[in-house]
Amino acid sequence: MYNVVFVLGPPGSGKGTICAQIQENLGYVHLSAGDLLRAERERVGSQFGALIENHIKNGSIVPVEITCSLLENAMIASKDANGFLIDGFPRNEDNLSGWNKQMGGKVNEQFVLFLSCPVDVCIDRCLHRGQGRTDDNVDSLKKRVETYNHSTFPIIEHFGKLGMVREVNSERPVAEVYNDVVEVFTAANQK
Ligand SMILES: Nc1ncnc2c1ncn2[C@@H]1O[C@H](COP(=O)(O)OP(=O)(O)OP(=O)(O)O)[C@@H](O)[C@H]1O
Ligand SMILES: Nc1ccn([C@H]2C[C@H](O)[C@@H](COP(=O)(O)O)O2)c(=O)n1
Ligand SMILES: [Mg+2]
Repeated sequence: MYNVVFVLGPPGSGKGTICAQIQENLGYVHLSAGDLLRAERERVGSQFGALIENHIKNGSIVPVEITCSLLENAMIASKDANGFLIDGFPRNEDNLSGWNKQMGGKVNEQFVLFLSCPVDVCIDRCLHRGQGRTDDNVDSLKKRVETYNHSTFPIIEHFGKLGMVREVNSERPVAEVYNDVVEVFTAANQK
């Protein structure tokens, strides 16, 4: 049974940044759905490269069959890990239903870490990220924010109704955000 924490929030809210620190200090393996998709996009021989790039540039969501298989393969590859941080997933209803279909009975969903941050702050962070991403531009970010508002936030609300969401304000300095995130993990792992 894989222990899983979903990490959700607007683009640029700091999911990858915080997940990297959690991985380093708390023994969870960080799996960024976006990073896995970008790697698949670049993989020689992949049949999904163009499809993935189109979705990334359009800020839309890749069919779950592709993303969920990448996630499960990555979990299998680190099967002895204490737990997994599933960063940027599930991002819409298709992701959620596909995950439940493929992973039902195989995972213990501990909680959803929701990094909340004003969209204007998030957009500015992405525009200054400097990682050469094809979706860190005004047009793509506009679409990514629209996807977040219309598709992803309802998923956060779904988990909220189940009492599974742990919200942390990520507009603050990284160190302050991280300290609060550690408290969330500590509380969750004391149960
Ligand atoms: N608390 C923070 N304060 C200031 N800058 C931050 C903070 N957290 C992250 N950043 C910076 O903001 C940018 C986006 O952070 P990060 O890539 O972690 O966000 P993300 O939520 O993973 O974004 P995406 O969904 O686009 O992958 C990075 O340049 C990062 O260094
Ligand atoms: N569940 C997911 C996660 C990501 N993607 C695609 C579309 C996103 O805009 C892009 C980048 O994700 P990020 O690195 O910003 O978390 O990857 C998707 O289709 N499905
Ligand atoms: Mg990220």
